[in-house]
Amino acid sequence: MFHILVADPISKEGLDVLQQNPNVTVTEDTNLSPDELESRIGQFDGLLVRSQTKVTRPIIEKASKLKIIGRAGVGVDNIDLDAATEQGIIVVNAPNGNTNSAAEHTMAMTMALSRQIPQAHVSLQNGKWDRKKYVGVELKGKTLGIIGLGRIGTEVAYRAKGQRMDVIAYDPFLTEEKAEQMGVTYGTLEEVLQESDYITVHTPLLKETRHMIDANAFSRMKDGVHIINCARGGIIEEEALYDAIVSGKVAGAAIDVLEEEPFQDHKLLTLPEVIATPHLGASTVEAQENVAIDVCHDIISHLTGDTAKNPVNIPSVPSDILSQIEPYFHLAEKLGMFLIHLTEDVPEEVNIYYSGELSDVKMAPITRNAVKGLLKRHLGTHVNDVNALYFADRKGITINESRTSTAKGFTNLLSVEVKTKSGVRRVAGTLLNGLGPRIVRVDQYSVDVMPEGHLVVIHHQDLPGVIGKMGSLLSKYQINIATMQVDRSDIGGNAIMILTIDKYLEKDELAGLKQLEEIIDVTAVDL
Ligand SMILES: NC(=O)C1=CN([C@@H]2O[C@H](COP(=O)(O)OP(=O)(O)OC[C@H]3O[C@@H](n4cnc5c(N)ncnc54)[C@H](O)[C@@H]3O)[C@@H](O)[C@H]2O)C=CC1
Ligand SMILES: O=C(O)C(=O)COP(=O)(O)O
Repeated sequence: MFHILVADPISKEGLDVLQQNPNVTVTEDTNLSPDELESRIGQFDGLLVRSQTKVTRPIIEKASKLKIIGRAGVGVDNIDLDAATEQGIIVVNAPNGNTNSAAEHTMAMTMALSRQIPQAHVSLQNGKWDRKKYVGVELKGKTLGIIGLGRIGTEVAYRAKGQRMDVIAYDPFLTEEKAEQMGVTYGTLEEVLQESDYITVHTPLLKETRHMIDANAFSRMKDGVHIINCARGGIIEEEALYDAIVSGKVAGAAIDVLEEEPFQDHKLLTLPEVIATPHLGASTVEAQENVAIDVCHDIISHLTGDTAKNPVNIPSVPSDILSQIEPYFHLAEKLGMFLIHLTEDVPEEVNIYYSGELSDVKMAPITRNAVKGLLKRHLGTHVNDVNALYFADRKGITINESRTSTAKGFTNLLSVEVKTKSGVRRVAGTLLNGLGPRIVRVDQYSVDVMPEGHLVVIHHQDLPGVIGKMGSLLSKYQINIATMQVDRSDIGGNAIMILTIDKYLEKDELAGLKQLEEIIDVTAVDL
């Protein structure tokens, strides 16, 4: 049974997705203090939040059972992603469901700002009929500068063009070609700052975007510019915005988000040029249903062993590509696990070769599984495909991937090589059509071994009687041999024997096998 804590208000339609699953129990508690969340999180397998709950490192460190954090929305700046990744907790969001609502809210705020609608409304409520004071400005013919032309920025651009505005946009991933297709002027950040009558930000809050609109940025803008922030508090430096409004540089600002939320007492709200909403960009019936359903499906997928569609701390893989590569995840992990048993020294470099049919697949997810297999033996079962590369990096292990088209007689071949200070060990495997994964090479030897169960890898001299002696000794230990594979480098030279046996090989039994005089080395491998 999986226990999921819902810590922020989430649409019922999404919660139904969780509750209809017989293996899931849902606890809704949307009033937990940070301390309460920290003390209770250890009981849960999944945590579902919006932007309100701050999922900090101390909370994540107490989350001993937690496997997934679902964010019913886009921004994950309220979640300590590094801490989640270190703990092997996948973070998923719902990036598409609230795009329209956030774009519509941005336009509503832009228009309300231009026509001072909230101020006029309050004035009316106060018994005034002031038609002179609330003279607005038109949007038509004005230039809207969009910083961050992603999902929401793009939708805002289309809507602004509908208002007959000229749009100039800056985004590090925007090409001149794409801008032209969209009918948007391609600009640098500097050009957007200098040429816009209205500036709206639609970036995530990241180290690079925190305070990207500061006093210096304001000084480069047109006098009388209007500022809109329906993305994240912190992108605009609030003190600088306050000063720019007071000085008259900025004619007005529309704010849906500020650095500290809730923000009912903020100094910016004392300015008549500022209109604000309490982080309502995604607060529509439609958006809340969409994001809740999307994220809840992802939570169920992940907990039941399927792949989540919108992971944030590991790259997402489109479903058609996933169906092509998912069968290799198990093979990759087993190859990693097998190889680490043969590796005595500290791994310094791991090389993963993708051959044959595998030479044109998306490598990263398979690589993560191979690295997970390699690291699990020493770092424990909390290593998973979310944090495997993070741990490899932290241990100073370089991971390289390469493709080769030749697969030496196999349709697909995945080879994993570990370099240590004492040398290189390698193993290769394939997925046999209808028969599943097989280990087909160990160092220079060819074998055919199912990567399952209790294996014994024996390096020995190719001399008559060795196999018999090994068999007799194992029978003395009451150990049944299920399968055996043998290969050699040359007659009378070095050879390998890989046995699948029916039980775990005890330490003294392993020591006994090593005593045989033709034996170079014996390794017990449990997969
Ligand atoms: N107020 C609200 O209720 C809502 C706020 N949001 C916020 O809106 C923001 C954007 O969301 P989406 O459009 O869905 O995200 P997105 O990921 O589709 O777009 C973000 C864009 O920002 C660009 N970007 C990143 N760094 C940049 C930089 N330094 N300068 C310029 N552009 C940069 C990226 O290249 C990307 O194209 C997020 O912060 C999200 O949290 C989203 C939904 C509702
Ligand atoms: O999706 C986002 O990034 C949002 O900011 C919406 O936040 P919310 O879910 O309304 O708390």
